[in-house]
Amino acid sequence: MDAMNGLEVQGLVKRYQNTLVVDDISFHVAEGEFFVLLGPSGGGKTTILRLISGLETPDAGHVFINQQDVTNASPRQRNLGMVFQDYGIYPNMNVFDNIAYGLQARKMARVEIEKRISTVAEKLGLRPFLTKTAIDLSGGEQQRVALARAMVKDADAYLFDEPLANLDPKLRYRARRDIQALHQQKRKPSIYVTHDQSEAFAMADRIAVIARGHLQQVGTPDEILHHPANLFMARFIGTPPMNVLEGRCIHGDDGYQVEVADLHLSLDPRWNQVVQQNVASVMVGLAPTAFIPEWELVDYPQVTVHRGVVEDIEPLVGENLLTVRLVDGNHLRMLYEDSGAALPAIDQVFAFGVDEERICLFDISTEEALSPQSW
Ligand SMILES: Nc1ncnc2c1ncn2[C@@H]1O[C@H](COP(=O)(O)OP(=O)(O)OP(=O)(O)O)[C@@H](O)[C@H]1O
Repeated sequence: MDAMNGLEVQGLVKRYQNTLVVDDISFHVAEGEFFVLLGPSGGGKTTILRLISGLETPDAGHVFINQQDVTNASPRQRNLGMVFQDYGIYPNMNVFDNIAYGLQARKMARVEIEKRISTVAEKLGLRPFLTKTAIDLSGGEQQRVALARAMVKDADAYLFDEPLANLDPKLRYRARRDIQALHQQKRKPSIYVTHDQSEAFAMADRIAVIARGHLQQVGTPDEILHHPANLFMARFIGTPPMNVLEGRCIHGDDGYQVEVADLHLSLDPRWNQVVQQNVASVMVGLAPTAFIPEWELVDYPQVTVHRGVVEDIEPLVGENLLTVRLVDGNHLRMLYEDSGAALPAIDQVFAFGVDEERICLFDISTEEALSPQSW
């Protein structure tokens, strides 16, 4: 297959001993695109970055940078800017020399090195630290040194492996802005590894979710959140993630419905073909934000009213998370903005509506999402 400009991986496979850690991963990151690898710990994200950077060699597959096959090139030959979690800083060197290291290795003229470091030190607030020994810096300062080192290079692509993991929340916010500024300035492909969904959603142009060595889904944050490709995605994305319950498709008076416990949810006619082709049982995904609370039902006279019993109420920042028990013992978690309306009491019967436009259906055996017809 032809490779495209930017950064591309095709069919990457990596085994450690007999364990398959990266299983046939392919994606393309365009020039200027900020691409996030998101997934649970141990899923293979770091290994993918190490294969791209040349720190590991794949058992199969290829890495292309601007259409060049660099699969067997050394890390230095790949001309990448890298910021990793442990920063890779030389503890006994001063900050200036740490930043200059890669440039000196490339035999850049001293005046040019000084000019670049002066600019980047100004931008990242590192000027007062340039002559300090790296080991004497705080974690946040060391992180900025690592970022500065990536910034002074004219790399063909930038790789970030959980660079904010060791920072406190306030520093993390600032470092996130610094990384975005670096990306905006360079307009190269950037790949950013994190297991933090809020970080991924705040930063990404597109997100690739990696779990158990597999690429589960690639898409914009919106696609990932609203159109999960499979049950793994439905159960993984969002805080809290979607409610996933088994349902039964039946044909009612007004077209198809899906029954979940005692809820009868009407399916838009766009689902007809899919439902006709599939067996009666499906898995149903309902986002915690897809419910209309009791206190708003008066505004939606058309909406069917369902009932459950409130089992738990968890106040969050500006929101409340209600856990509602259905007759069959299953639960729905519902997220409501804190509107000032009086919340129900525990054990009270709670009336709610469902935004039926937002129903997701999944094949019970393949666990893949079923797609309604788009017309
Ligand atoms: N050098 C190695 N030798 C053996 N197994 C390894 C090696 N490096 C990684 N692994 C294993 O490969 C799997 C994937 O690890 P990897 O670090 O790529 O995951 P990750 O998604 O980046 O996780 P985290 O977010 O925790 O860093 C893990 O099970 C890990 O234990």
